[in-house]
Amino acid sequence: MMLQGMESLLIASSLMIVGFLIFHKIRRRKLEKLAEHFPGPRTLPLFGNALMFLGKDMYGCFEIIRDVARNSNSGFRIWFGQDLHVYLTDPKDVENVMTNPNAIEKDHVYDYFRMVADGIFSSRGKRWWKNRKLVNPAFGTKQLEHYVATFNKHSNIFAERVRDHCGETINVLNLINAVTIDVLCESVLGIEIGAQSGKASKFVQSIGVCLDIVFKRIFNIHFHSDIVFKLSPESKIFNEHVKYLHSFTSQIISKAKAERQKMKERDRKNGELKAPPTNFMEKFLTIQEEGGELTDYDILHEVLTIIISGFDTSAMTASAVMLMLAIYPDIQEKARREAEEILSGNSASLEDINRLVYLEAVTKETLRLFGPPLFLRKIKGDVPLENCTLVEGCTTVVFVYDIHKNPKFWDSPEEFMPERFIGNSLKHRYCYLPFSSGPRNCPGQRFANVSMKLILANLLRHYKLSTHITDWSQIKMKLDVLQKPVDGYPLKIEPLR
Ligand code: HEM
Repeated sequence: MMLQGMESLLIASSLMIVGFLIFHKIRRRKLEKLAEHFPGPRTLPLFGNALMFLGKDMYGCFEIIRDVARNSNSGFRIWFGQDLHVYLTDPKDVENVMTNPNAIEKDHVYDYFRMVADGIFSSRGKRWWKNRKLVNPAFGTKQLEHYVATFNKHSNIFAERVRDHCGETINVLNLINAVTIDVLCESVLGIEIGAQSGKASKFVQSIGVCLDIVFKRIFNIHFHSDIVFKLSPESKIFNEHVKYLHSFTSQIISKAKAERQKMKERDRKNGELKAPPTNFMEKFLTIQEEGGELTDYDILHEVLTIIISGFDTSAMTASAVMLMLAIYPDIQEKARREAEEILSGNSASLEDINRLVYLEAVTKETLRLFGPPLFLRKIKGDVPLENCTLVEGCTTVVFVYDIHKNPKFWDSPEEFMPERFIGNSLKHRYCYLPFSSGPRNCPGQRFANVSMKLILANLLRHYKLSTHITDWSQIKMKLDVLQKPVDGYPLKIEPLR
């Protein structure tokens, strides 16, 4: 009787294993057939092309991908072990992907980010749809008006703080990081973290440590295994900092909730109108109070997601704009004249900032050259392209780097020409993608544009920027959330008068 039971168990497990192998083989065959449509480097059994990246840093990895791209006309493929990555470089294909519901999910590497902040940047399925819809209004014009006071305050502090560094050559990212995190912490959580006044903040430090480790996991294939990561010293450090970020943010939310409760009781007595939400957290608490489906867990993770998604991206972009202005003094002078004409005193309105159209064009052109190098989507079902169909299980990589420099879509793509963004329309809707596109695009685009423009315009009104770099093509870029200069953003800042 017992032997019979064992036998059935053995047969059942063998059938399951055979079933799994057949399923795996069919899936693999489909991926192989798809891969045949794309050129790519020679593969090795099991490893695919992964060994090419072994021991390479972020500059080396980027160089390899760029080399493969150089040898292909429209798209290419790279096998990371058993994972097929299809790189797209044709805006028509990108449009097909970005508008297809089977390509809405992020790749599994975003899960490492999810451990820090399980918000819309990395979440999936129904939870992403629900939260994205609820979170979107916090980025709208009405809310943006409330954040402008915060942008003014911190950009003025920045313009003062720069004075201490006049005459020295500095990596301006260090200064920009502080103003960016001050702006984000106040606009998102309503707190003054004081990074610009030199206050050491464990919250800011923890964000930095967590992001470094997340990136290490993404770009080191052996760290993709949870077991290998858990055994590494980084895992303990990561967990400690994640725990701190969650408990710090959760305390702020609890305090705000208690204060709102008190305020509501007082308002009820006095019959006063409720104050409108002035930061993202208050906006989410209002949505929750009005019956929107945002749990306390959602609010904690969405606010952290917004701070983290906005931090490096905005700081690197503002630093890159400053570097480009330093390299091209004529463009700097034109942007300065515009800033002097439009801004006066210490308090700009949203309308004033919107009128800085030349500075906006400079920022757009900088993002064409320094923007995100690529972004990844996991394919969940058939996605037809121009010449073939992406199938479930592959990862598609929108290779923005290549699209932003393709002479088919950009006149003199290697030249820095902000004017191309004034009064001209794009040659294809999907040939310019610094903020991605489609339903999963960047909701913080306007927040970033407005806050960065004010910081830059205030700086230009008081200082002159210079650098030893004479052409942007001398800058060596490495892979990061955006393309990041290997040697930082070296600048000399001097007072105008
Ligand atoms: C110049 C600055 C910025 C750039 C270039 C940028 C770029 C991007 C890109 C390319 C994506 C899509 C990423 C992907 O699909 O893998 C994205 C998503 C996102 N960004 Fe930004 N971003 C910037 C600033 C900001 C700011 C300031 C915030 C918040 C205040 C923000 C919040 C987000 C969020 C929450 C997502 C996830 C959206 C989703 O998946 O539904 N970003 N950003």
